[in-house]
Amino acid sequence: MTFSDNLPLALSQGDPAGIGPDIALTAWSNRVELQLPPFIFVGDPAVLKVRARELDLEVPLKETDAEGAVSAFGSAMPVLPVSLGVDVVAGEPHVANAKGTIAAIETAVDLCFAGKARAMVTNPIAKSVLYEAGFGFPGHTEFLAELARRHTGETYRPVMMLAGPKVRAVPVTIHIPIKDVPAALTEEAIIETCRIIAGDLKARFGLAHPRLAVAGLNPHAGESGAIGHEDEDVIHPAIMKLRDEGIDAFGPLPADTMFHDDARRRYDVAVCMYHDQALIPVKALGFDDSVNVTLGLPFIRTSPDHGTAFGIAGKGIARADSLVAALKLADEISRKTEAKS
Ligand SMILES: NC(=O)C1=CN([C@@H]2O[C@H](COP(=O)(O)OP(=O)(O)OC[C@H]3O[C@@H](n4cnc5c(N)ncnc54)[C@H](O)[C@@H]3O)[C@@H](O)[C@H]2O)C=CC1
Ligand SMILES: NCC(=O)COP(=O)(O)O
Repeated sequence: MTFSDNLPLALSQGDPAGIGPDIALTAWSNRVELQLPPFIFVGDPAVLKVRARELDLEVPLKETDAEGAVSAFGSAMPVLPVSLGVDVVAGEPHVANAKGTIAAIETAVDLCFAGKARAMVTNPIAKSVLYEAGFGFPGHTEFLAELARRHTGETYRPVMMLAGPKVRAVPVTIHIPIKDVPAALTEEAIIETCRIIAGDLKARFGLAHPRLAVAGLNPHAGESGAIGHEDEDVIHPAIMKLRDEGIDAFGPLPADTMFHDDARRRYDVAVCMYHDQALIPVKALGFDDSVNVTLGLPFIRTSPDHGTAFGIAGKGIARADSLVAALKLADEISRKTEAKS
């Protein structure tokens, strides 16, 4: 048994009114057949108790610190309590839940830095609810980089990658309005993003020579400049510089033809210019088994690919597959990373 076999994954609660509690309870209930790696739920046990009743699931909870999680996992769902201090109604998001949602994320990160968790897995948050409470980050991705900075004093460029069995894709720009994408797409942004992708696919995913297919921005990758200039003026020069550094990046490729079966065999990751260009193919090809991974951080973070799904919270129909895939991927990456170090 290695040291890390004694460490759980830290699973943050996410928005308590969303399906995070449902899928955590469902995953734990099926832990044996799914061969789940042990996790500790970081959140409010009161929410879990009520949700388990609503879902008609018998889930004993064990309030514990991270040290007690692995031994408890077989017989009870380990919970590191982070109290919300308010009643939560499934499917009814409320700004009063935001403080506890954020505290659960911070606590899970603290566990990673303290060497008490092998990696963190986040349940979905509703961005608009957190924004209403004054949260100053577009999502987990950027918030986790800030938390890492607070721990280490160093700055990080976090990169969002969606990974499924059929395709991996990264959006260079993430949660910004589509009208702001062209201005945000600089050579520097593309180069830095690709460097992080290439480095992490080697170090964390075991790909010796990752192949990066870079999408164009405009239809037909700009049609030689006739339909937009960014493909020729920004994306192509960035690719040339990356190739000079020895990174196997190629493109810009027309985005509409780079995701069919045959095209996907030619690369390990699609580097896309904006959120939907990357996330639509990933979710269309594998909504249930794709995972959101943050690259470029000093700790491992994965997440299901879906959101809070308020409309189905507490109804017993939320599928836990993507969370299960996220737990397994965090486990796998942490073992690969440990084996190397
Ligand atoms: N990692 C994160 O924290 C993420 C958070 N979000 C947030 O989630 C909120 C809702 O976003 P939406 O665009 O509605 O996406 P969503 O993924 O929550 O829901 C989209 C559709 O898929 C269904 N669905 C989602 N997960 C499911 C599951 N596990 N089992 C069965 N059906 C499922 C929902 O019922 C809905 O019909 C937003 O506030 C967004 O910010 C969205 C994506 C990721
Ligand atoms: N659409 C993906 C998403 O919203 C996930 O964002 P993050 O919370 O992982 O930054």
